[in-house]
Amino acid sequence: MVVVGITGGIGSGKTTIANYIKSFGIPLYVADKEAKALMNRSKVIKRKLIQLFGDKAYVDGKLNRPFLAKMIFNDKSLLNQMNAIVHPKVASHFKRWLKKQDAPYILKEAAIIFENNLQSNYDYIITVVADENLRIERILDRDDTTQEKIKAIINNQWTDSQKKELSDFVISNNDLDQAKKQALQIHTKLLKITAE
Ligand SMILES: CC(C)(COP(=O)(O)OP(=O)(O)OC[C@H]1O[C@@H](n2cnc3c(N)ncnc32)[C@H](O)[C@@H]1O)[C@@H](O)C(=O)NCCC(=O)NCCS
Ligand SMILES: Nc1ncnc2c1ncn2[C@@H]1O[C@H](COP(=O)(O)OP(=O)(O)OP(=O)(O)O)[C@@H](O)[C@H]1O
Repeated sequence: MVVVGITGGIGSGKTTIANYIKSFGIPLYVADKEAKALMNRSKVIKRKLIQLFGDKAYVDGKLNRPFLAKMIFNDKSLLNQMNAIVHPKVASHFKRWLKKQDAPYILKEAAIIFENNLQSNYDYIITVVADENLRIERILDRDDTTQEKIKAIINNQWTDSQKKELSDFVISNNDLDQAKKQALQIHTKLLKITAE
């Protein structure tokens, strides 16, 4: 099965574009969503996260997202330790999901691919880019957050130009209609490649 990764910085629009490609019948695995679900469901992950962050990691048995965000996005070592607990479980969950799919290719949305040197897990990588000021505006509109918090996250992610260099396809999403056109072209190309 051909695995296509779709990535991009916070607010670039990767979820929006991934859902657009999904609407053509392409199965979509959203790593961030599955990671959060596993962090709420898996007893092993819960125990390890409480070991790492203390009891505040969960409130009434649910992941304490604001607390964790504050901890990890200001401390790279904690971010890496959390990823080391969560990501192997997501990887095995993804493997099981992949076995059940039947399509020309599947799309996996992941916030971090290059940052953790995971490019070799993908056959092709699409990076969604957008101007930083637009990304910040979108997140301020979408979430109850601050410019400062968004910048802390951006500082933990690679820049668009670093990601572009290692990507097979780049979608520029300053304008949604233009981005959708590019996404459709890439989808058509991928169907061609996978049919060969
Ligand atoms: C730390 C958490 C609880 C904060 O939740 P919150 O709702 O405040 O933020 P949100 O999930 O919207 O993430 C904000 C931004 O950070 C990025 N991000 C999320 N997790 C990570 C991570 N582990 N490393 C780097 N960037 C990340 C997201 O893509 C997004 O761009 C949450 O991000 C989380 O559970 N992360 C772990 C899951 C994970 O590893 N996701 C990335 C897998 S690809
Ligand atoms: N071209 C666009 N023009 C205006 N708004 C957009 C555009 N693309 C996406 N958005 C909006 O911006 C917000 C962020 O988009 P989206 O959630 O797809 O980004 P993301 O890269 O997945 O973000 P995150 O990294 O936080 O998960 C959403 O509210 C979305 O509807």
